[in-house]
Amino acid sequence: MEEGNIVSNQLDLNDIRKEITALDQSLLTLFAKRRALTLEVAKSKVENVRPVRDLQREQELLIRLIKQGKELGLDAHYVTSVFQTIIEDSVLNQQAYLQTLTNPNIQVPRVSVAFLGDKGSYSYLASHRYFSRRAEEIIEQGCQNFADIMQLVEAGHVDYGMLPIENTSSGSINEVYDLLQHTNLSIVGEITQPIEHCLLTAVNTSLDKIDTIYAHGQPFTQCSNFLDKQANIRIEYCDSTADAMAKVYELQQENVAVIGSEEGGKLYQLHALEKSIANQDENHSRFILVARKPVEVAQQIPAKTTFIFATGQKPGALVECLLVLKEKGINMCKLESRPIQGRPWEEMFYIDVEANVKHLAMQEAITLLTESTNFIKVLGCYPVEHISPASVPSSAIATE
Ligand SMILES: O=C(O)C(=O)C[C@]1(C(=O)O)C=C[C@@H](O)C=C1
Repeated sequence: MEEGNIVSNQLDLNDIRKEITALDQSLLTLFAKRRALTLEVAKSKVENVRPVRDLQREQELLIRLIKQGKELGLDAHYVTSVFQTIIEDSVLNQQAYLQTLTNPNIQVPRVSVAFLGDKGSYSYLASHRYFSRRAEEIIEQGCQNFADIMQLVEAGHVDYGMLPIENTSSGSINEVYDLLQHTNLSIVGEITQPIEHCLLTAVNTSLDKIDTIYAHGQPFTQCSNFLDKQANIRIEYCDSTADAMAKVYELQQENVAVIGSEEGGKLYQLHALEKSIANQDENHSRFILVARKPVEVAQQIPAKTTFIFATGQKPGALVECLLVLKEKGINMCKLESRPIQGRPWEEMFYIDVEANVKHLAMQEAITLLTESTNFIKVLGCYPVEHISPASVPSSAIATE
């Protein structure tokens, strides 16, 4: 009797799952249809020279969907997060399309990319995410350090180099900034990758059995609070997260673990023993993509320009430069300084601004800055990849 019940329940479950599978398939078809329509929108925006982003349209769309969702019993946060993801994809896809129109030479099906570490490193994941909309095939070139990545691109052995430049928890990556001072490569893109550190193991085990943790220096810094709480743990530094994962996979021991992403760990058959172990819940790394030739950014896309300059030791020299940006109405989104090798106490300043280098205000600013600095160089102008979702008024979210 009981067995019969189990069989009939399982049949029900199978039937329900079949229905879910069919629904998921329909959803995918609809997502693809929506994506195709947004490309049509992008084409019309090229003709009418309108910006890709229309925050008012996004807000109206979200408010309407939240209302309709509530009528169907779907909560506002769920609807908002699903459609914000859909809109983000739509914007990034339109941007990628406009970039290929503006730079016909970069539209190639195969690209080669150098990045830190091997399969599974955060740089590997960032490279794959970046090119998922832009290329059909990626030829991967894992490297042991940032200098090797630059050299491979400079020498023409690979098309691109993916480099982490800053992290929301551990700050700027000085080594990359220093390499940018001495290269002729251009920054042609950026991508922000969520960093979701987990403690990964190769075999089933428990936290109290772990006595050795393998990881790259950056994840260690970013997970210091979690690590401080673990008594008697030996830390083994590795050149990259991927190296650390490969090591733990090779060992197949219950006393060793590695800090890395769950997604990357899957490539080494590792599973998460502890999730979200970073000091900050919101942990993101921004990566830059470098290439031998600069790109042009389509007018319809928000652009960022990165440049470096040195002022010498004149009092107020930096303020003078920043006032130029203010005067031209250019928003600075990052300012970093690094020592100049061989010139003690002199600094190289790195600035990111929200502006297209082709625009008149930016050209005028560069002319003025050239007059008031000892050295200035534009490192690149590239599309802003971080899509902040349109805000939804709390009244739309609130449940009556
Ligand atoms: O309607 C547009 O203008 C679109 O580009 C489409 C879309 C969307 O995916 O819904 C995407 C970006 C805009 O910010 C607004 C809406």
